[in-house]
Amino acid sequence: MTNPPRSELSPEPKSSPEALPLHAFNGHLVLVGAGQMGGALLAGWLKLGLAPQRVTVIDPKPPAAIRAVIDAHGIALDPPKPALADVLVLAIKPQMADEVMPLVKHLVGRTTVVVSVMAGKTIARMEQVFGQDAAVVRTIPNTPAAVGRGITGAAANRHVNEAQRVLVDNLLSAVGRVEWLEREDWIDVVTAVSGSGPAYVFLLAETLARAGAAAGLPEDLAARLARATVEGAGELLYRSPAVEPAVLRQNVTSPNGTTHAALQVLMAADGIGPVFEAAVAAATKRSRELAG
Ligand SMILES: NC(=O)C1=CN([C@@H]2O[C@H](COP(=O)(O)OP(=O)(O)OC[C@H]3O[C@@H](n4cnc5c(N)ncnc54)[C@H](OP(=O)(O)O)[C@@H]3O)[C@@H](O)[C@H]2O)C=CC1
Ligand SMILES: O=C(O)[C@@H]1CCC=N1
Repeated sequence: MTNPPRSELSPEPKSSPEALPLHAFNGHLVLVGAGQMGGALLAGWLKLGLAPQRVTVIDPKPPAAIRAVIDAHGIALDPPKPALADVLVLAIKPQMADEVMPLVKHLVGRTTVVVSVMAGKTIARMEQVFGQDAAVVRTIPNTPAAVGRGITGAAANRHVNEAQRVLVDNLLSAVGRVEWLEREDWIDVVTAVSGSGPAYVFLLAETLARAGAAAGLPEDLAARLARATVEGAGELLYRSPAVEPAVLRQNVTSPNGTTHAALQVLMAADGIGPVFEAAVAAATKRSRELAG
């Protein structure tokens, strides 16, 4: 079979058709926790034009790469008396949430929207800390947000007004796509699929490289082949929005050829399907545990 006809390939699709530049944001965004996820969001927002003077970062020790971004843009880091936030983004580890949320409660006023990216932590828990009438959006983004190619699942409580919802949608869609969820409890599964998902893809690149080396290639060559394959397959998928992944897979699979031989192993009853089901179930369970 052949690849999708060229006319079906989208040459340079935008990461999100709804993505708006963030130059117009004239409020105050406070980012609490500038680690891997918070840093990825910050990098994406700055790229889309968020004015650095609109941002305050609270993090006692951001990783060096993110600290460099903060310093290069002159972003306020741990100021002694930050102003009230219009948007308070919680990107600390869920295990630290109960300790850290009360420390930033004073930055939340009547018009603030609290946006959590923390796995597990429920809207109810955040309402306990920030007030029963606080506007809260619980989200799970993923780290491809750093290059504008993230996907975020988001659920809002009933106190989030339309303007806040649009603002949060703009922030999230600036760094990728956004799926607003009808039910908050879906977020645990969203976490398992797309929040953690990039790790599964990177593991695929690692595992494929190791398998190539085990089959006789020099390690560095196998690593280059595996990496380029994951990059290229992702890009092909991205540029083929009208083509199902299964069709792209079939396009690689010549009748009774090499791919067919490999897929018989991967798609066997004890192949990758049940392994992924178990992995997603384990991550979902862990997300629910982190609620407590
Ligand atoms: N990584 C990912 O792909 C995703 C992560 N998430 C969620 O994002 C959140 C952060 O995860 P991740 O970025 O991976 O974790 P990181 O540990 O990389 O980031 C958390 C950051 O918070 C800092 N921190 C520690 N104490 C405080 C404090 N008192 N005030 C402010 N900041 C503090 C940490 O510093 P230090 O390291 O010194 O403790 C660190 O820089 C988690 O809740 C996670 O569930 C959601 C989706 C995807
Ligand atoms: O591993 C974690 O718990 C976080 C949430 C999703 C991705 N990273």
